[in-house]
Amino acid sequence: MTVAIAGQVWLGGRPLVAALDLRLTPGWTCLLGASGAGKSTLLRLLAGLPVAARLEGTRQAPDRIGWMAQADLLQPRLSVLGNLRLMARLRGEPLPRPRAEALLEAVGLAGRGADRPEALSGGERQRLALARVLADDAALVALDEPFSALDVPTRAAMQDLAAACLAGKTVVMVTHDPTEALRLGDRVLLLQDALLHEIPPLPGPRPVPLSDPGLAQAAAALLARMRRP
Ligand SMILES: Nc1ncnc2c1ncn2[C@@H]1O[C@H](COP(=O)(O)OP(=O)(O)OP(=O)(O)O)[C@@H](O)[C@H]1O
Repeated sequence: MTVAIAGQVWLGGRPLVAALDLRLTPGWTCLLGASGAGKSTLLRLLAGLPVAARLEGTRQAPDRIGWMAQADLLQPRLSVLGNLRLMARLRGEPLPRPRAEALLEAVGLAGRGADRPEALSGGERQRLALARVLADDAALVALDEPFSALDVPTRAAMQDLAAACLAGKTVVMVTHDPTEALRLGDRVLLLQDALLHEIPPLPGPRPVPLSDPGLAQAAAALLARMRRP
């Protein structure tokens, strides 16, 4: 499976991303940048979703792409199980109940299948959104700040869970959080001045433990680079 995007991204007459030549491989690629830099636009272009900008170039990606964002898009009138099985049902390939229940168990929601989304906490809703991505079983998964609305301990737990559940897939995630990018990213990219800059990743397995002595230092250095005038 090839996932690649190359060329220039234009917003009106302004280049949002110039000299783009991105090829994704299995593992996590984390995309950082200032607000308005164009991260979500680039992710949506990769995922084949509508954007205000225009790609002058080429894109190669699979048809089926897992998508998870800050807004979990759960249907309030469906149960947890109903939400999990919705996409498969719409595709006409129903998700067998035992598989759906195994997915709920994998994300720590065993026994919650009959609940309504309103009965879930913010972290639990994102667990369900993650289970929905897993149900799609797409080789490419695009994540747009999926954990940014969560409190810090819940966010760290979701990072660990997502890393475990999405192992082996090609994952591309937009985030504002340098620590998150460095914990999860096999590759870390900073979109700045309309160019993608490669940030050296931390050594060792993913997710990098929060206790890793190099993590805070690398995150501080990355934040300073992101904030430079
Ligand atoms: N629907 C739209 N119509 C016009 N311009 C848009 C639209 N959506 C985004 N833009 C513009 O495109 C540029 C990039 O936006 P994008 O959302 O990709 O940035 P971002 O880096 O993801 O920002 P943030 O971190 O704040 O979400 C911005 O200048 C934004 O104003």
